[in-house]
This record gives sequence, C-alpha cells and structure tokens, in this order.
Amino acid sequence: MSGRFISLEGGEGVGKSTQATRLAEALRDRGVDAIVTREPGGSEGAEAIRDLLMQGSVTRWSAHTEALLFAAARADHVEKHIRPAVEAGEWVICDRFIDSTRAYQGAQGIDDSAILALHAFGSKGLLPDRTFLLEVPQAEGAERATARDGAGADRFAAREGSFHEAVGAAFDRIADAEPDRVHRIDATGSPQQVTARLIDALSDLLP
Ligand SMILES: Nc1ncnc2c1ncn2[C@@H]1O[C@H](COP(=O)(O)OP(=O)(O)OP(=O)(O)O)[C@@H](O)[C@H]1O
Ligand SMILES: Cc1cn([C@H]2C[C@H](O)[C@@H](COP(=O)(O)O)O2)c(=O)[nH]c1=O
Repeated sequence: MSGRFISLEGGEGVGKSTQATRLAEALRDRGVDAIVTREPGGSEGAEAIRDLLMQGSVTRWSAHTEALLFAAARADHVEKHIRPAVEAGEWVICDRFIDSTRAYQGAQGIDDSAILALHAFGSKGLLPDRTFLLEVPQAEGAERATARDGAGADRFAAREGSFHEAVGAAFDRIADAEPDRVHRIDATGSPQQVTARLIDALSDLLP
C-alpha cells in the first residue's frame, strides 16, 4: 500500500518542528509507520545545500539563486528519500516543502509560476497529500523563535518584520487558492492541543 506525504508549513517559530515530531509519534501510536524529514535538507545532498543556504550574510544569495538552490535540494530529497518512503508505505511528515519556496522566495519577488516550473522539472511536481498551515500571530511566532535561537538567527529569521509579514501573506494566498490540499491549523495553545487538532484534521486519511 502506498503511504502518505504530509507537509507542515508556516512562518518562523509557529511550531512546525515540534509538531512534526509529535504528529509522527501520534500516528505511530495509531499503528501508522511514520517518519519525519525537513527542508531544506532531508537527504545527504540536500543537507549540504542547506548549509550553503542557511549560513552567511542575508545578502549572500540573490532571491533567484535561492530559488534554484531550494529547488535543487528538494529534487534530491524527493528522489532519494520522500518518494521511496511513500512508495514503501510510510507516512512522510515533512517540516516545510514547496509552499515555503512559494512564500519566502515569492515574498522576494520570484514569480509563483517560475517556482512551480522549477518544481515540475526538479521534483516532477510532487505535491503533499495534505499540507497544514500552522497559524499563530506573527509576534508570538517571532517571540518563540527568539527564545529558542537567541542571537543565533539564520539568514532568513534575521530579516526584518516586513519580510515576515509578506511571507505570511503569501502563505495565506496559497491556502485560499488550494483549500483541498492546504488546511489551516490554529497553532496557539499547548503543543498537545495543536497535535490533537492535526490528528483531527487527518481523520479522513487515517486507515
Ligand atoms: N504550542 C507551543 N507553545 C509554546 N511554545 C511552543 C509551542 N510549540 C513549540 N514551541 C516552542 O517554540 C519554539 C519554536 O518551535 P519550533 O522550533 O517547533 O517552530 P518552527 O515552526 O519549526 O520554527 P522555525 O521555522 O523558525 O524553525 C521552540 O522553542 C518550541 O519548543
Ligand atoms: C524550505 C524553504 C525554507 N526557507 C527558509 C525558511 C526558514 O527561514 C529557513 C529554514 O529554517 P528552519 O528552521 O529549518 O525552518 O529557510 C525558504 O526560504 N525557502 C524554502 O523553500
């Protein structure tokens, strides 16, 4: 039986990594074979590209170059890790995927159609069976991320508030345009409450 591919999306500090781990545990408790992966990264080659993308000054790469690097990392991740796992019957829970490129590089002026064309070429256009957009007020996400990272913010988290507002608006547009795939999840409250909302929002896919 084929598995499922689930992505978690949203801005900085909304709880994606926390929920990816918790969701996989909750699925395993229900007898589902679930694994967690992340982007950028998730395969050896993609993790090497992640280092290039995350380190250095904010201006190290142009938005065009970033779009190409994210697409290349994703192509390797999909080919080496995601597709084989789903074909083997596993549920793959991915911390960020294509919608992050559409939101973060889109917020820097890269056309959505160009990003989707790169995705069609690099990853054969693979889309998740379901995407959860985790939503908390931007100030709360920023507070959580700052408490976690201190002064060690990466090239993206270090950008100004207006950039993160544009990213949030881009995620909103994607969710409005693709309601069948992209489900909004209230990510306020305790981690336990958020996981319960995710499991509830997956009930139609659960065996
Ligand atoms: N529901 C929650 N309530 C309070 N704090 C939370 C909650 N979920 C996660 N956190 C904490 O907030 C911080 C950010 O969470 P996490 O790393 O899971 O977010 P993220 O969306 O993956 O962030 P980023 O995209 O910036 O990597 C962590 O310190 C985590 O422990
Ligand atoms: C996949 C992807 C990610 N980004 C940005 C978003 C975040 O700021 C970082 C990843 O950090 P995390 O702590 O692992 O969430 O990268 C992006 O700009 N475009 C993308 O496609």
